[in-house]
Amino acid sequence: AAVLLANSSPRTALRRTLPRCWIWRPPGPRALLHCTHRCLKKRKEPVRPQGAAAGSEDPEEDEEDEELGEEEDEELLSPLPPAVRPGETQRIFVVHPDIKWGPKKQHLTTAQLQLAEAVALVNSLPSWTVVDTLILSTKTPDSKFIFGKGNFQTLTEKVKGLPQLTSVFLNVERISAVTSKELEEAWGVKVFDRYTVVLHIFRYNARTREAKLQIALAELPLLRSNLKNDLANLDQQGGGSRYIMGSGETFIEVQQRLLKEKEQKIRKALEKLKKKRHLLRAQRQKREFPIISVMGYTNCGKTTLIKALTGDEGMQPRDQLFATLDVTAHAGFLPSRLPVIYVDTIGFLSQLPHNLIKSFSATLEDVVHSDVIVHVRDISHPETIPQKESVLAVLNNLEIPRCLLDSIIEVHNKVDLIDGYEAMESSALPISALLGHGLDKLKEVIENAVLKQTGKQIMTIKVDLTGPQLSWLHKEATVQDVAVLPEDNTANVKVIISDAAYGKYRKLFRQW
Ligand SMILES: Nc1nc2c(ncn2[C@@H]2O[C@H](COP(=O)(O)OP(=O)(O)OP(=O)(O)O)[C@@H](O)[C@H]2O)c(=O)[nH]1
Ligand SMILES: [Mg+2]
Repeated sequence: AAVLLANSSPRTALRRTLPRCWIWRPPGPRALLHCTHRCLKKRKEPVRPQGAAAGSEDPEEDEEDEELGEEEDEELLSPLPPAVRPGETQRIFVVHPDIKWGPKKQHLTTAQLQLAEAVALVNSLPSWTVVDTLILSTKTPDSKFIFGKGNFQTLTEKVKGLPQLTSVFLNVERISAVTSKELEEAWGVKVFDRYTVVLHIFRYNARTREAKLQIALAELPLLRSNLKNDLANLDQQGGGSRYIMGSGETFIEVQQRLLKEKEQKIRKALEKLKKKRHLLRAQRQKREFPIISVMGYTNCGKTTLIKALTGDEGMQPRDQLFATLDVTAHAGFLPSRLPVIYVDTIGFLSQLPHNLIKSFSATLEDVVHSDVIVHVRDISHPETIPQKESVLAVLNNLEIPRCLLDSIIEVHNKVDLIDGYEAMESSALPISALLGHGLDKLKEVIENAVLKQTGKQIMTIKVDLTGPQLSWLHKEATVQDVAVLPEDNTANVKVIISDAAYGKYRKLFRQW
């Protein structure tokens, strides 16, 4: 049992006891203890080797208002939970429960296609391989073991018969911590659901601080349910509800409080980043660069398309689910030389757990403020129709203004993969982002939409070259062409100008 220290503040007492907790703790989320240790350590204090004396500083001094620096990031983003360690090889058996009826039955797709997506998710991670797959029907997806008795027996035999298996991926949105523990005990291997697999991919692909913080936030429910599981374990051993002397809190209460504190810190850090993003957006809007958000199901070709439209060589499209996790902006020009910003966004996935969507909707917030949305579809994908449905469902939940939703430009990408492609929907634009087909037409359509949405127009204005008009137009509008008429020192200037700027121009230079 933990050695408890009297006469010290609760946090100090806990910190001193923690190294011993490593020894007696039952198997479970050890990482949570890691979290405890880190959260309790004083911010500027070096990480203490296990078992070393903790010193006498009072960690209560931790100020809430301190700036979140690199060290704090390290604390918030500490590798939790170690469902699998980064780079650890996983040999996975992918099992798709085919739900026969009820609200969870999928109508727009088939079990084979859903299994194929689950396999693609696993293959997105370099050190994960699929050793076998199985579709198994169930009438009771909400029951303890997900399957009926007979099918569960069949599955268990199959799992036991697969050599060197490290884990089973049950292709359901979420398995409760209790069920997952029982399944792990029955099969002797790790059990993943969509939530954990997608989280792992996110972790693997996250590059920026914001993406990493969002993932840390999305992991908290997982930690909470593990904690519940732990509580059950500890109570069995009579330990969970025992008070840690001097603290007035039980071990579990301390863990819950620490998770809450962690959540608050992450939210605060994200809020700061959000403010920064708002500032950037305000700057972009001040300069009147129209913003075009490129959205769509994961792997449909969003990054490839923006790369083709902007010539931004730094962009890296990959044949992987969730290759892009951050919202990034890229400058490009429309046919009339109007400069615009293309925003690359995180891809969507059907049955993506709500927590994940919620934490990522912050990054999708920018979409609400864009001038035009381009919805890219992988038209060669067998599930292209259900994919469209799930993208539209998420978009509808993002509180996007109606006029923006109504003006979505739908693009059918990867037409090069379809022999004799024939347009399925007349309003959609067929393209191949990879081969550059159909992009001129797309740019034209985007331009028209941008002009309409931003209240701009293309017009030719006759200006006096001896006056300040031309330089004013250069500053306040986009000048496309200047045809000088030397005989009377004037020029015909072709401009893209907003209604407001044109009104100002007329007022200033009395042009009617
Ligand atoms: N054949 C073909 N392949 C394409 C086309 N567009 C994209 N791809 C391929 O599709 C894969 C995914 O492309 P990305 O641009 O990374 O897709 P994404 O939508 O950004 O994906 P996420 O960021 O993961 O959501 C890459 O292997 C691309 O080369 C296309 O027009 N034709
Ligand atoms: Mg991408």
